[in-house]
Amino acid sequence: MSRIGIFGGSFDPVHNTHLALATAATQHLQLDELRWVPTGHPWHKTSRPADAAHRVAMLKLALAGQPQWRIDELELHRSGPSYTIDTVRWLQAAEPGTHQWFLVIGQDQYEKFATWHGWQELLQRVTLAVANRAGVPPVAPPALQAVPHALEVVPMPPSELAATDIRSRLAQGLPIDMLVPPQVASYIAQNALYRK
Ligand SMILES: Nc1ncnc2c1ncn2[C@@H]1O[C@H](COP(=O)(O)OP(=O)(O)OP(=O)(O)O)[C@@H](O)[C@H]1O
Ligand SMILES: O=C(O)c1ccc[n+]([C@@H]2O[C@H](COP(=O)([O-])O)[C@@H](O)[C@H]2O)c1
Repeated sequence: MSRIGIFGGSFDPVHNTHLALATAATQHLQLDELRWVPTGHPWHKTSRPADAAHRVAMLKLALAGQPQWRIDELELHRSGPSYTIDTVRWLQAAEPGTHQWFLVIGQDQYEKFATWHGWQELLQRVTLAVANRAGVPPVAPPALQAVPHALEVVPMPPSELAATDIRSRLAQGLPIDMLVPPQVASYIAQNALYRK
């Protein structure tokens, strides 16, 4: 039986806190694999992310040398809104058996979980692995308190970093070197991403 984590996000761009969260989840949950799933069409966000090709290229640079981590582009090849329930159904159907599946999310997404498409079915299919965000510990929102679900708390140092801040710094011409891996910073500079 494998322990498989699914870590979805816009990764626009991938940043150091994503990597810290993925590292903490991989170690704490003793994952055999962590699948990074870049979002295709984030229906829940108001702005469109950068081209998928750029987001994937940056993920490849950031994840190099981590044998347990891989990028799964399935949401990028699917039309329509990117619902995690569709992703989980597809992954589990492709690998039936006794794997244990973990969905890795931050506290901000746990708080909003009852707005997710098919969230009740998701709770039956995965263990939620929730990390604190900006030091806010995982607390079940009211809708989830009434529904028994498997939960793991992923311990990690608090971080207020968000990709939004990185995009905003770049638009203002400010440095981002301490916020993303050096290879990602170089890629952003070479491709003039997120400039005004
Ligand atoms: N600082 C953080 N602390 C804990 N979890 C985080 C943090 N930043 C992102 N995450 C988690 O990583 C996952 C992917 O997030 P996402 O790619 O949207 O990053 P983001 O930095 O929040 O981006 P944006 O600012 O564009 O919304 C989500 O589950 C989110 O909760
Ligand atoms: O399936 C949904 O309805 C749903 C609603 C909100 C967020 N998600 C997923 O949660 C992951 C993290 O979202 P975000 O906004 O923090 O990038 C990403 O994979 C999203 O597709 C999924």
